Amino acid sequence: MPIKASTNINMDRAQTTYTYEKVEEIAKFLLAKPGVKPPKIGIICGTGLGGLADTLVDKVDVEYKDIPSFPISTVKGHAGKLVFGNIGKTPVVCMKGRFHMYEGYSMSQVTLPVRVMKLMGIKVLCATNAAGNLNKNFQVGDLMIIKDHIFFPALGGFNPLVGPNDPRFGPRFHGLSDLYSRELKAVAEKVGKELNITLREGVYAMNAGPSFESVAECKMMIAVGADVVGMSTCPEAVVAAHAGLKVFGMSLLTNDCILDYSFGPASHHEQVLSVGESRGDDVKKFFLNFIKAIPDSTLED
Ligand SMILES: O=P(O)(O)O[C@@H]1C[C@H](O)[C@@H](CO)O1
Ligand code: HPA
Repeated sequence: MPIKASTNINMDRAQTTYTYEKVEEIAKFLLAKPGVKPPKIGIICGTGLGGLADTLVDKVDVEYKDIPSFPISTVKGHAGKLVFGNIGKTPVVCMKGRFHMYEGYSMSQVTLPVRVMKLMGIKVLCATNAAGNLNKNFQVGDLMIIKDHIFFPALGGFNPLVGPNDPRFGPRFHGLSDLYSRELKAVAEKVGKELNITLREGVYAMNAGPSFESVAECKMMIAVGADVVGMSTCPEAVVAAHAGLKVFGMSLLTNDCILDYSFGPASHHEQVLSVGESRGDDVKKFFLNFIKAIPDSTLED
């Protein structure tokens, strides 16, 4: 008897897209929740970095599973909820958990929350992540402002903007030479100095994952100018910039990438979680002060 091919659920998920009307419906659903104020800033919390969301004042939590058409988090270290609240006088929304390409989600699913947050009113997107260190001058535990990125999946055709373009989301063609806001980078540098927190600056490379990089891949990434490597952030940054948002990105260096064959097999996820835990307080302290230092004019239309 011939073997029947089974339905590939991942392939179904990988093709999911959202119309403007659907994104608008989700935004309206969230804005109608009691206690939710239209946020000015969206913050994506990377692996193990969700603690920032717990510090918001006048919090309203909405679980991803309770939001119509929203994906759910499947990765340890990503709680799976939106947390609305205030930092100082600024209403913000934190994603406590993001979606990754390696979970089987389509680029539209990975970036859906950015479009939802845009339609809820954000002007600035802050994306944090855990990343592996490739730069011999950096160390595990360092915080790095992302000054640019290398979006490897997009160079291979997995760009979230591939497909029909609805101009209500942004233009068909969009340049990325000023993707990470220089204005926000300057604010961050000033805040880092005031708090005496050392902030590195560098280039983030995205590997689709979930495999960590081979030794040869790490060497190739260093050769093309990457300082750190992770499995997220680039899709969200591109969709945010396409939508006219100002983007700020920060990596926590949770592990050194393996550049030596004598090292043996390594999977870094447990280390990622423990470094996230041990450096979480500085990440929180930085963002609480950074958000307060963003000028009001940056958050206006
Ligand atoms: O969501 P981020 O980019 O912070 O998560 C990183 C990449 C993988 O999801 C995971 C690997 O440990 O951490
Ligand atoms: N590689 C890719 N993604 C990561 C790493 C890494 O070494 N560490 C945390 N996220």
